[in-house]
Amino acid sequence: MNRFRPDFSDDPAVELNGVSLRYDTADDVLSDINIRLKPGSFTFLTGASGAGKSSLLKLLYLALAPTAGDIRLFGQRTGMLKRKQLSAIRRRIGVVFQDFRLLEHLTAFENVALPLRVAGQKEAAYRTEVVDLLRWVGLGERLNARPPQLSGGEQQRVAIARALINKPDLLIADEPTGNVDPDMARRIFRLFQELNRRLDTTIIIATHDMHIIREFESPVLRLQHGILVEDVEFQGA
Ligand SMILES: Nc1ncnc2c1ncn2[C@@H]1O[C@H](COP(=O)(O)OP(=O)(O)OP(=O)(O)O)[C@@H](O)[C@H]1O
Repeated sequence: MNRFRPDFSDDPAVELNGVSLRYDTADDVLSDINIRLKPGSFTFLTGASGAGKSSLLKLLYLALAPTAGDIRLFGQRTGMLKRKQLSAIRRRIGVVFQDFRLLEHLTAFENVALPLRVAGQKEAAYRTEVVDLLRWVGLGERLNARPPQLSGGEQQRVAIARALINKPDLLIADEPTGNVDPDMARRIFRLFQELNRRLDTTIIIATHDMHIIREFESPVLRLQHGILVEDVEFQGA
């Protein structure tokens, strides 16, 4: 018997339907959020401090589960998945944080290689890939430096390389340029843009930086007290 096989190629990479989130407090921190991000899209997420940006991103990288509504990643409804399937989805997601979260006793090379080492790969198999990625972020000369010897912008670029080593389909960045100067911020956003254009990686970045948002002309989601509001001023193509 021929089984019907639906074509999922047009599934959004990220889809949130009626998603709400409440911590152990009385009120919703996120309320009835509806989002669809196409594969290969580049989206900014903005809003005042406390509006719920980090909480929304945590839902997307599966660090939290919604109190109501459903989240689909790559066409799969995450609330229905078993632990193994969730791990497989997590491997398709790269995350970059404002505070880098590098291991201080490891070199730049070792930090980037860590996800592969943990997955049981041998250095001979991944060495070239890790070096190429560190070169791409402009750190080809700093492979053996440890985080305390690197500037904030250099540490963030190591963190970006680490988030990309598994070739994620979705890259989530939470205020990735909050701890670097404006020139470095622009450089980092250009790396994200190049990644999006060259590899079609779906990217969502939370940022307060309106200069960057204006300059990059990508669609903007804006949160206000946990509610998504239209952002006519910054809506790009
Ligand atoms: N673990 C938690 N337990 C209870 N409340 C929380 C928790 N994490 C965040 N909150 C609350 O949820 C709301 C949204 O916080 P969130 O960190 O998502 O906002 P944000 O927009 O990312 O803010 P910022 O720009 O300052 O990082 C805030 O009122 C915050 O105090």
